[in-house]
Amino acid sequence: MTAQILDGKAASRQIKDELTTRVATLRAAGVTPGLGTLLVGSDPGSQWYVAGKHRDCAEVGIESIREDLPEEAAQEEIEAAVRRLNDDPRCTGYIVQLPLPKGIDTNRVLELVDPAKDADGLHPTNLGRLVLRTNEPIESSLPCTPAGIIDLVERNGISLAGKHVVVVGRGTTVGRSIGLLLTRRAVNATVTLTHTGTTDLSSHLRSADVIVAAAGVPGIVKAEDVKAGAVVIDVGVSRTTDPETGKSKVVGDVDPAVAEVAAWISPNPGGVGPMTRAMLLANVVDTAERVLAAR
Ligand SMILES: Nc1nc(=O)c2c([nH]1)NC[C@@H]1CN(c3ccc(C(=O)N[C@@H](CCC(=O)O)C(=O)O)cc3)C=[N+]21
Repeated sequence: MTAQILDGKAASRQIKDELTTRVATLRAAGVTPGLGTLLVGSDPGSQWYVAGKHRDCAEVGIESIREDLPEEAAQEEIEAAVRRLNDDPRCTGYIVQLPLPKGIDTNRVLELVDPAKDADGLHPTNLGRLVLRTNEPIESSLPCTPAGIIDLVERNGISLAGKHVVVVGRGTTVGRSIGLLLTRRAVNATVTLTHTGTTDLSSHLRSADVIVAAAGVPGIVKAEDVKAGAVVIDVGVSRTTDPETGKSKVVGDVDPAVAEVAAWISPNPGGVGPMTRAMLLANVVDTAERVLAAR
């Protein structure tokens, strides 16, 4: 038996359809959602991600606002661009594309973002709300990748309540923040957070009902460490050159043989990536709905 697919592309299409309706309602009420992006430098990967976000926006009727700065931009210029986005009423939510160039104090930049416009859900105020509000709605953006993972699982009819979720990786955008979402009363999972300092990762993985692999280490989750019937989410994005075609391709954290043991697996690409993008759009629509409600 091979695992069923958690199809992020199909789910993101559904979410975008739902958002298209909400955007039309907002526009009719006089509020147009607008996503801002701040991109510094010319890294082709980052350029590609940002372009993709604006394509997604066009699909659902969200307006796009871009701030593009050269690689050499000084800290002050980047901070000035953040202030412009904070002050621009057309921009209801925005992201600072990461990573920023070397020598830039990223945390200082991120802390300048107006928490009400934080579309990534990574501002300290919004992460703090996630810590403080266990039982009630957050009323600010959720981190996109964690929110997308939970939505992808639940949309496929899998309940996380009472399940043991083992997270591999302690990065800010996924590993550290997903536990805060998973342990909210509305989701009710039990979480183990593992990382490079963990002794005997295998024994943790073997007890997992759900594995979230977000270490950025290709193949760190192997078939022999996965319980039969587990749900496995592959968040890893490493790049390698395909020896056959010579082209660059994405490799995840999950060994392909895991598909023979797990009950459900998220493909990569086609799993978590599209969900992350859909959640960004959802955050922007949410911010615009709060703008309307505050009128
Ligand atoms: N402030 C900020 N917010 C982010 O959300 C953010 C960021 N910075 N920096 C970079 C990472 C990376 N990231 C991805 C989003 C979608 C796909 C995605 O849709 N991937 C497709 C295709 C991948 C491919 O084939 O190259 C897929 O998984 O199917 C991938 C990666 C968001 N990031």
